[in-house]
Amino acid sequence: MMEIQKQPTLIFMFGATGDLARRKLYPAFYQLYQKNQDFAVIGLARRPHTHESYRRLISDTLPEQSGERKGFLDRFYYLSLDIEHPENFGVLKELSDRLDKQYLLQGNRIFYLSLAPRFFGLAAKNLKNAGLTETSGWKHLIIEKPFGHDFMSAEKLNNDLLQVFDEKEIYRIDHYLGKEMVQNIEALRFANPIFESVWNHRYISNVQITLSETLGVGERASYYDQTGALLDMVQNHIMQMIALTAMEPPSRFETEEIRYEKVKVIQSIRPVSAEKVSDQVVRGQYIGGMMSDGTEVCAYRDEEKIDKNSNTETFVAARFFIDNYRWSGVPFYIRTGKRMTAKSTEIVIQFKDNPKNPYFYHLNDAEPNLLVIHVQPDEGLSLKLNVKQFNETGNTMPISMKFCNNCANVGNTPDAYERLLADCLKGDSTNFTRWDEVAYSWSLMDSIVASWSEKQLPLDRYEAGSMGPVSANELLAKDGFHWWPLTRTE
Ligand SMILES: NC(=O)C1=CN([C@@H]2O[C@H](COP(=O)(O)OP(=O)(O)OC[C@H]3O[C@@H](n4cnc5c(N)ncnc54)[C@H](OP(=O)(O)O)[C@@H]3O)[C@@H](O)[C@H]2O)C=CC1
Ligand SMILES: O=C1O[C@H](COP(=O)(O)O)[C@@H](O)[C@H](O)[C@H]1O
Repeated sequence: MMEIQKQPTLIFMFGATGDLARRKLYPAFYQLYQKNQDFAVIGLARRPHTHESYRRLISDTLPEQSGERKGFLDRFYYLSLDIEHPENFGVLKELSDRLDKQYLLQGNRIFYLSLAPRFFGLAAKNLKNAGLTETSGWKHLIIEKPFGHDFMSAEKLNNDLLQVFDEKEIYRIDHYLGKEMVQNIEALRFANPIFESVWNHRYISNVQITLSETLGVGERASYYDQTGALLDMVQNHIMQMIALTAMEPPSRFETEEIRYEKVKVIQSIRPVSAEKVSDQVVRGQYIGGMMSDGTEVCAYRDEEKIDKNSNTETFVAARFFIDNYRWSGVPFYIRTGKRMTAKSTEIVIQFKDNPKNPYFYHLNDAEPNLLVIHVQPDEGLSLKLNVKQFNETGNTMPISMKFCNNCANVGNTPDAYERLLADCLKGDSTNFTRWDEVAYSWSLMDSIVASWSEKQLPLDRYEAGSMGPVSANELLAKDGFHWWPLTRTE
């Protein structure tokens, strides 16, 4: 059961009519309301709405089978406001003061900026100038990704926000940090000595992280075409997953201690030089093909609103090294892309083989032990081991021990946004990213982007419905490894 701490709060929902708010945030608010979280929301965007029409918009985003909605919807208010017109913020102040009193919200405020990042700094400044950030309670700022487009822009954005909010008040969302099995990495490692004792270069040969998607770019074409897979997925989600997989045990399980250990990992990832880039990174873009459900889909360049000559990568694979004692020489392979075979996120830990032994030659074909952390769609673990073949004295055969959190009747896992909102409401920023994590991650991305453009790294084609370009296989093959096929826990 997710822990809920009742903190009456007024939520300023910027981008209230947008895709993210409708698909993810309102359903998450509803779940929190069902768990007695106490809040009122002011929806903010330019287009006109009455409170009633806004409530209808929200109602349409809720699952059909959801129960009583009126009490929930009545807590939503709407104000048409253009971020670029500061004079509107005065009206917002009046409305928020009124709701604060009406719902006894104790001056606690969340400003959720579900907006294009170019508005983040301006929104913060206008909130401050209108006196909205002076409050008798606490104030938290939630910002969406992308947090800049390179280190310089991220730093400028951060400085703009720091004019108004303290670092401790800024909640940078990375929704992968709200996923059950991403949160489980720490428990798996630090509550199980059988793993932690072998969690290093002596026993692990390589780590493989896959975030594959079947969807194309959908309605976010213009954003995606300027961003690409590296900055959309690697800069944030994949860096966070590497950090949690590779970090040292924190001295205490407290927010800053955990973040400090994550920073050390990201900081230790070797930058990708122009000389090494073609050896370490693969860029791909999908051409037309058939998805596993039989649907024919077009090439990326033929997608609506995508430039016919676009060179944006829709797939990226890379081999990273973490330059510290624990991970010396262990490659971390990552890959992510749109229009791949399956929607799946998993981390595979491949353990080293036993030394080959002439006296036990029949054991020499044993497959590597694999520990797989299944993040989605299944939420669970599997452990591949070797056992003697049944009723034979000779060879071994691989077996898999599996645990699935969401397959059986363990209960519905809360959505990532629900968890993260609940954390922000109770003031726990552990599963949000601190500025230095973001900064080091951008520096690494900058090294890749600069090396790409210096060496004109080719864009390899892959068929929609495949697992990416062949060159992504070669990335591992030259080290004597291969990508392990995606697996399910059922
Ligand atoms: N959608 C997704 O799946 C994800 C989105 N994100 C991030 O979340 C943020 C929002 O994304 P998304 O919802 O997709 O974007 P949308 O384009 O769908 O929505 C943008 C919102 O901003 C409002 N808006 C635009 N201009 C102004 C303005 N000048 N003043 C006030 N409001 C304005 C729009 O309303 P109106 O036009 O009425 O003003 C709309 O509500 C972005 O940072 C995005 O990168 C992150 C991860 C996933
Ligand atoms: O941040 C993003 O994530 C989604 C994938 O999220 P998931 O929870 O469905 O795995 C991706 O589609 C999007 O391009 C990216 O911006």
